[in-house]
Amino acid sequence: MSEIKIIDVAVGVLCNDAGEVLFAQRPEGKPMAGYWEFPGGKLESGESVHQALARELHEELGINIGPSIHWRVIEHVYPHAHVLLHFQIIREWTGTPHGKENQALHWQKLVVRDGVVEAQDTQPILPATEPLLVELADAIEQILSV
Ligand SMILES: Nc1nc2c([nH]c(=O)n2[C@H]2C[C@H](O)[C@@H](COP(=O)(O)OP(=O)(O)OP(=O)(O)O)O2)c(=O)[nH]1
Ligand SMILES: [Mg+2]
Repeated sequence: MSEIKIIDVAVGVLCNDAGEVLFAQRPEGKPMAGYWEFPGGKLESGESVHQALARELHEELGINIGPSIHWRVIEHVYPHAHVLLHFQIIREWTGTPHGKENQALHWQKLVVRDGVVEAQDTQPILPATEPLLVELADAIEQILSV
C-alpha cells in the first residue's frame, strides 16, 4: 500500500487599506515557475500555520507580519505534490514587501465582474488559488467594512 504524503502550506493574503492584495510570481527553478500566487510556503516540522507564514513572508518579502486571520483550508493534487493550503489574511505588517528571491510582485484589486475576478496583470494564477478569488474578494470587502 502506498501512502500519500500531504504537504501543509501556509498561504498569506496581504491586504492593504485600498483593498488590494499582493501576488508574487513563482521564480525560475520552483515547480510551476511563472505562475502567480500568494506568498507563503511549506510548514516545517513543529511549526504552526502562523509561525510558518511569519517565517516565509520574512524570507520571501522581508516583512514582519502582525496577526493573521484564518480564512480557508483547501486540498489540491498537483503532478508535483499533494498540498493542503491554509489561507490566512493579513492586515498588519512592518516593512515594505520586496521580492527577496527575485520574484515579481504585484498589488491587485480583486474586482468581480460577471462572476469572475479579472486579474490581467497576474496571469496565470496557480490552479488551486484561482477559483477562490471571487469568495476572497467578498471576504476582503467584509473585513475592510468593519
Ligand atoms: N505560496 C503559495 N503556494 C501555493 C498557492 N497555491 C498553491 O497551489 N500553492 C502550492 C504550490 C506549491 O506546490 C506549494 C507551495 O510550496 P513552495 O514550493 O512554494 O514552498 P516554499 O515556499 O516552502 O518553497 P521551497 O522553500 O520549497 O522552495 O503550494 C498560493 O497561492 N501560494
Ligand atoms: Mg513559497
